[in-house]
Amino acid sequence: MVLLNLMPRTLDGQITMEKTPSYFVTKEAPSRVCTMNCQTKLIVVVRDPVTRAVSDYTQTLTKNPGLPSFQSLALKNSSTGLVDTTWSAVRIGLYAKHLENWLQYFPLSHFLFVSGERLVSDPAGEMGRVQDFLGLKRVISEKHFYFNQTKGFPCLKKPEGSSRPRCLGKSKGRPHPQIPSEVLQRLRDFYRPFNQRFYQMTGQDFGWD
Ligand SMILES: Nc1ncnc2c1ncn2[C@@H]1O[C@H](COP(=O)(O)OS(=O)(=O)O)[C@@H](OP(=O)(O)O)[C@H]1O
Repeated sequence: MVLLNLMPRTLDGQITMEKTPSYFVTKEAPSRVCTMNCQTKLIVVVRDPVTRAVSDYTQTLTKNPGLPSFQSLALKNSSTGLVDTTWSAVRIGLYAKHLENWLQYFPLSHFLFVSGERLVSDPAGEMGRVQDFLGLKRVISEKHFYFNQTKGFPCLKKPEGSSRPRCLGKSKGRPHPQIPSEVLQRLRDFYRPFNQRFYQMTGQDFGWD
């Protein structure tokens, strides 16, 4: 978190942005960010916690191909179906719990929750919300994106300083391994009350259930 103290000075007319996925789930982060600047605006991208857990597992699997199966890590015991909340891939998806911690320091109005699903199905729409939230003119719009059939994701038609289209790298949008449907169902059931609480807290229904 030393990085926060090394943030560049922000001049009039500038916005300084910093992105670290682990802030949202780090207990000490809200108090530290507030100590630095309690007016900070916070953008959180959230996706279905079940898909998120599989995505997280897929990422670890590429670094460590000898990893045990998803189900053996996600469930404490396959016969009882008890979910292992100590596994970070599961714990990170408990969005309501993490948000509760942040709300002790920041009001809800400081947050923008971006839907990870809509970022794929309607990138311009979600980016419109981001620009409005930051008080920026809507510069990024539909015309900046196209859907790349090979990648299976939206890509930028022409990023700044380049004349060629640009998709995100190979590590974004990887195929996920097949997980037994009963394991996914168990996780869906497990997350449902936490998702409902998260919808209530944010006033947004992300449609994961
Ligand atoms: N346009 C576009 N192109 C490619 N991928 C996209 C895009 N928009 C969203 N996504 C989704 O982003 C997921 C990876 O983001 P992460 O949050 O895991 O990235 S990070 O490592 O935490 O920075 C990645 O997850 P996986 O599909 O599991 O790889 C994608 O589903």
